[in-house]
Order: sequence, then structure tokens, then C-alpha cells
Amino acid sequence: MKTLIRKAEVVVTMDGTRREIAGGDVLIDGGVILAVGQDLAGEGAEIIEARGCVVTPGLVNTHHHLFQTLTRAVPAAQDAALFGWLRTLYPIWGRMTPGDIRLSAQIGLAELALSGCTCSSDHLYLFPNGARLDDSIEAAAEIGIRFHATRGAMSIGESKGGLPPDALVESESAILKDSERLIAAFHDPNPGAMVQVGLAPCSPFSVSRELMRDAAILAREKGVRLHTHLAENDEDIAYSLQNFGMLPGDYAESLGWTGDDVWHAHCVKLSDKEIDLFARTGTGVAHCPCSNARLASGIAPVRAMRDAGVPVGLGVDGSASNDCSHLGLEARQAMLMARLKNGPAAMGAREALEIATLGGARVLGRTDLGSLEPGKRADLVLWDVTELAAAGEWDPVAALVFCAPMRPRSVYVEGRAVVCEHRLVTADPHHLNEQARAATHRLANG
Ligand SMILES: Nc1nc2[nH]c(O)nc2c(=O)[nH]1
Repeated sequence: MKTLIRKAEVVVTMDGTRREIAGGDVLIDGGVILAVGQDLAGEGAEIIEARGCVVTPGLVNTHHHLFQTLTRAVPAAQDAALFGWLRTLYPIWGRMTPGDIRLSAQIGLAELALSGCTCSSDHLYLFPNGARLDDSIEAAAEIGIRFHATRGAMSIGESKGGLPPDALVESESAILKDSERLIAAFHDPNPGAMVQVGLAPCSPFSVSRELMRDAAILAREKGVRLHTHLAENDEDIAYSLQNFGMLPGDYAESLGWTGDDVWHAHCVKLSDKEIDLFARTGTGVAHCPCSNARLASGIAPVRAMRDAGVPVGLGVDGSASNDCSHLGLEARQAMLMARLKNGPAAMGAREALEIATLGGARVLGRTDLGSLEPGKRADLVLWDVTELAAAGEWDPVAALVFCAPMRPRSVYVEGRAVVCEHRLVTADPHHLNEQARAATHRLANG
């Protein structure tokens, strides 16, 4: 089945020359883009009129903890930095059921889709009461967005010098066994994959060196990617120096955690030397500016990373530290924070949009996503610039970032509409909210 998206205000291709086509069309066939240009012939195709819309590639989210969506704005964790925030929330997360994990993921993914995201990664690193990564993978299939599920893990509890309570850690052999199961059951290495699996021991302060090393060996054996938190704030750096005698980037390198199959979340405190290491090795970064501000972790050196050639994508991070899953807002925040750190010319709207699309696709190793070009997957967004939020704009492409939050009129994943006329097609947001109220009431009351 062919679809012709016709006469957009502008098609932002993100191709090699970053072409923007005024009055442009996109022709798709099933899940694949056939052509991008002007006045394309579309005999027999379903016609979608895109007047008043800017068409972009789907946004890619490179870091999330979807299980945290049911713990937004928890009073005792509203004003804490990373370690205190985690210590407050661990016991609440420990009460979650598999149904909570699934509902939490559905809500986060629904919100992402409504913000123009077509592909999201997730980092689930605790498995209370029988929860499994399968719960979030099912949620993603229901909402209909591409999913990079990473098998997180915590193995060093408080009694062994780690941060999490002992009740929330797993044995390392069980973690590796479940990782193998998940890769065999869900990982699709092919172009157009709707689900990929990665391995993601949680953070240097919650897992052992041995697990980091063994996870890297297993990931390379199976051809899957590696993901963790790194250099998030000053406490994180102090822990690394005290326990490992080195900076986080050097620690990562010593355990096989650099390379173009690895991406690290946050990296707020990377030194110039570590930035150079990441650039040389093609190690990616999930930049999470809202969460980094919320937890007062700092402003990541994204300008320096991009200038050095480090692959950078955006991450909304878990909804306990953002507390919203709006990737368009994240692009705006990335632009604003870069300016706060390096001046008004540090990042423009188009670069922020590039990081949100092509940048994220590169970080996740998805050469089939991130731009609108023949042969790429049909993941795209129609942004309605006739909405009030964009009224008065002089540059509709820049307005997507400057005037955020913008509401997509339609969002397509693999050629299928997930959002249509501003509404989520695959789930009822009000019903999700009702279910969330019941779940948070139960979680709050033990
Ligand atoms: N922003 C976050 N940082 C983290 N580090 C860690 O170990 N867990 C988290 C988390 O959930 N969010």
C-alpha cells in the first residue's frame, strides 16, 4: 500500500546535504520511503494532504526508564540530587508489579509518540515482584513505536558498598542468563526492526566490574549494543575515583565499554580527554538536558562533544527525573542549555533537530532511520504549524524547536499512523491516566 504525503510547508530531509524542500512530498510504500521531492506522482496511493505542516523524520529517544512514569513528582524526591533521589525512590520502585511496569511503559511511550517520537530506547534495571523486560516490550508493541529495550541490572547492594538496597539486586549469573534469553526471544538485527535488545548494567555504583566486563563480552558475542549511565554528576565522579581510582571514561574503557556499539547516558562531567576517547572510539552519548537540570547534575559539554565528533542523541530520561516524556521539549532544552554553557551561537534549532533525529538514530546504530531518503524506513512526523504555538513564526523549521512544545498532527512508524489528527490511535490516554491514578495510590500507600 502506497501513501503520498503531499505539499508540506517544508520537508526536512536530514539527508547528506540537509535539504529542506518547500512544498515537498514524501512517497512511502508500506514501511519504506520510496521518494522525496516535489510534485511526486502517486497513482493509486492514498493521499495525505500536508499543507500547513512541516514534515520531519521521526524523533529518536536514546535514554528512558519507562518504569518511572508512575513515580512522577514524588514529594520526597522533588528537590534531591541523584544519589538522594535514587535512595528515596528505590523502595517505591521495589513495590511495583509486572502490571505497573507495563502500564508505566504504555504511558511513557504514548506520551513520546504524541511528542513526535517514533523510536525509543528503554533502560529497565530493576525487576521487582516477577517483573521482566518482556512487560515493557509488550507495551511498546501495543503503542506501536520502535523499541530498543535494554536489559538493565543492579548487582551490588548497600551491604557491598553499592547504592541500591540489597533487596533490589540480582545475582550476576541470573542477569547474564536472562540477557541471553531476551536476545534470543526479541532481538531483531534486520533493517526495519521494531524491537532490538541491548545490555545495560545500571551504573558503576550499582554493578561490579565483573558484570560490566561479562556484559560487554556477551554483547559482542551476540552482536547487540551496550548502554549504561556514566559521569552523571559530581557524586558519580567521586564514587569512581574512590572505588576504581579512575575517571568514569577510563573505567569504561578498561572494561570494554567504548566503541561504536556503546552509548552512555548523561556524560555531564566528561573531561576533554574522555571526550577525545569517545570521539576516537565512536562511543555514543545520550544527552538528557531536562533531567540533568532537574537533578542539578550540570550542563553536559555537548558543543565540545559534537565538535570532537562524538555521536550524540537526545534522551528524555525516566519520568521521575524529568518528569515528562516530550522529545520536542528535550530538543529545545538541549538548544537552550548549550547556549547557557557556550553562548548564543552554541546551538541552533536545526542542529537540535538533527541531534533529535539523525543523531539519535546513529547512537542506536540505526542506519535505516533518522532521515527522509529513499530506502529508509517510513518513520515521520507531520508538525502542524497552523497551531497557536507557532502563530507568528518566520521560520517554520526553527519554530519546531523555538516554539516547542509543538503538537504533531500525525506520526507514522514503519508507515503506520500511531498519531492521527493530534490523537493517539493505539491507546486511550484518559484510560491510561485512570489506571495510573489507581496504581500510584497503591504504590504511595505501600
Ligand atoms: N538519571 C538517572 N540516573 C541514574 N543512575 C542510576 O543508577 N539510575 C538512574 C536513574 O534512574 N536515573
